[in-house]
Amino acid sequence: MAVILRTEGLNKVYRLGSFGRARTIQALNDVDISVESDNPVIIAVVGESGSGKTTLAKTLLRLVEPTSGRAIVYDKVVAGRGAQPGKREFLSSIQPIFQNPFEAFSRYRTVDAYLFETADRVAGLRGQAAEAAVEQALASVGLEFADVVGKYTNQFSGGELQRVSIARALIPQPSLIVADEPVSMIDASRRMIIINLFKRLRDEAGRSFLYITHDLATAYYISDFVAVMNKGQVVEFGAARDVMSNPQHAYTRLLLGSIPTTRSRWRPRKAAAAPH
Ligand SMILES: Nc1ncnc2c1ncn2[C@@H]1O[C@H](COP(=O)(O)OP(=O)(O)OP(=O)(O)O)[C@@H](O)[C@H]1O
Repeated sequence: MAVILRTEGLNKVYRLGSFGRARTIQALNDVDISVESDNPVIIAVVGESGSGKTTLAKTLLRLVEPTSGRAIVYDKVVAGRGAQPGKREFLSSIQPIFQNPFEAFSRYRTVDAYLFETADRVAGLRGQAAEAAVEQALASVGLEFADVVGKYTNQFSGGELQRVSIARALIPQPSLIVADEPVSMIDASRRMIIINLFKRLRDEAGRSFLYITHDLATAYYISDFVAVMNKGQVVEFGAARDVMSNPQHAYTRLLLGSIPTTRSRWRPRKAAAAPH
């Protein structure tokens, strides 16, 4: 079985202000999660604003250096002490998808330029091999090469552009895709297209996802595992079904209790208890 994701005592302390007025924020506080599986998985990280979700994502993506601890993805230490892979190997195994696809691409460059750049710099593909990889990645998100090539960001809807950014992430054939709030900027009617795409990419292309979200309903719908974060700590972690149907922690019950009543399917069996 592969260690798909493991964090060991992961801490991140941000230091703010200067001498005399310095203060610290513990964005990650001894985060320990572990997922071992033979099959690709979707791991959701849920929690309120400021709970540390993005810091966890950035640490895995090497955009933030952990203060202590380490992270392992597909049996390789990717962050913290002993991090192994070089930049290219790292980027071909872990790829990001960000919240706002319009910020992921410059409006002055055609988006296909980014796709070919990733094919070249990360996957080492040029010429026909690059074109084939780009075409295949676009096809796997339901887009035609001819409909994308030569276009600028303002010629796409948010949902389409997010699919282009997913295609870009797929080109190096990564094992793990870290998706930070990937649907929160997308029209509500289009969100399920992206969510269902993640499921299909897990099942048919063998990609694992770390899906960061405020939205417990979609987290429950697509994920195999759920980590609930509060104030930098993982307060609950386990199989999605167990966490959602039998939450152990008061904070998880509070989060579940805040789902609108029309989503009664996702409510815990017992009435949500307020934390003490
Ligand atoms: N670069 C930074 N410098 C200082 N503090 C930071 C920095 N980035 C994040 N923080 C702080 O770390 C804490 C965790 O932030 P983080 O962005 O990881 O939370 P989050 O759960 O992703 O929130 P949101 O859902 O609003 O994106 C917050 O208190 C935040 O203000």
